Amino acid sequence: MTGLGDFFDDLVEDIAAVLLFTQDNSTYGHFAEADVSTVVVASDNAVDADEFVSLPLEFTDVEGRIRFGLEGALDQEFVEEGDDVLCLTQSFDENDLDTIVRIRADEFTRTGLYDLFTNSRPDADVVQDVLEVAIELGKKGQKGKPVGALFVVGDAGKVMNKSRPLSYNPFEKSHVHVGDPIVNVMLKEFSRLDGAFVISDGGKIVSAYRYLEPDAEGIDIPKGLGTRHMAAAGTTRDTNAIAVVLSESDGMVRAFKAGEIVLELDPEEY
Ligand SMILES: Nc1ncnc2c1ncn2[C@@H]1O[C@H](COP(=O)(O)OP(=O)(O)OP(=O)(O)O)[C@@H](O)[C@H]1O
Ligand SMILES: [Mn+2]
Repeated sequence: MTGLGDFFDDLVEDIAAVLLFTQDNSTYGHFAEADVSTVVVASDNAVDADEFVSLPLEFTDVEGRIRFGLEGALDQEFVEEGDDVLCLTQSFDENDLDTIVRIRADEFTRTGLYDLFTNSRPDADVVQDVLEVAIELGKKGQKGKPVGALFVVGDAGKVMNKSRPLSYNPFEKSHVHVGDPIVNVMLKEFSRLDGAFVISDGGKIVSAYRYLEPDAEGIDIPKGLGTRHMAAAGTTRDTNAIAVVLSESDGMVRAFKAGEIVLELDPEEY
């Protein structure tokens, strides 16, 4: 015995739920039998849990992952604002539940990240595909040089109305979708040139080379971000689109919704 029993008893005392960041069946089995509600947070609901939060990205930072899981659990009303929750997740080895965090559900200010995927106009998997393209582009750049890119996703008709072409549209008569294997190559190629990609709710690439013309009035984004980020913020405020921006200058990927930055990640960490 370690004599640490009381300490660990306190850690689990009065928790309202366990957030389990794994799809491992035998681990889930233990928790399903215990007298506490268990929310599975994972990319798939392989264990067929009643309470499940779909994790659309591999969050490399534990805090971001927990935050996402909590926002999802709150949104689906598996937990309530004042609840204490125990999170079991991985820090050092992606296959090992090596980390226990006890946290109050409202301890974080909501980032809107969960909302970006689940309550947005475009399909969640489309948002996910676009983020992946941006991350990949950010990692590799174009022929070793950093590139920037701007993807506007969803509400494409309105976005097209609030923008104009900078050049011929290579996607004019095509039917390509983000997530198609060939698309990564095409998007990389076209991202060398100016303007934004416009993508439909369902993931069809509607246009490249669009110059966005939102109303710049009242847009409040961090200093140091330039016109590409301004255009992303403005367009997502004026339409129901979301936007994903890869910055050429600082290499970060940022997602915008309703005029605000809701996600900021470093492609090098993915
Ligand atoms: N309104 C717009 N619509 C579409 N694309 C735009 C718009 N404004 C800027 N861009 C694109 O962004 C590119 C970079 O512009 P700028 O440097 O001002 O943006 P930024 O926010 O600083 O982005 P980065 O961090 O990548 O430099 C431009 O060359 C252009 O291709
Ligand atoms: Mn710039």
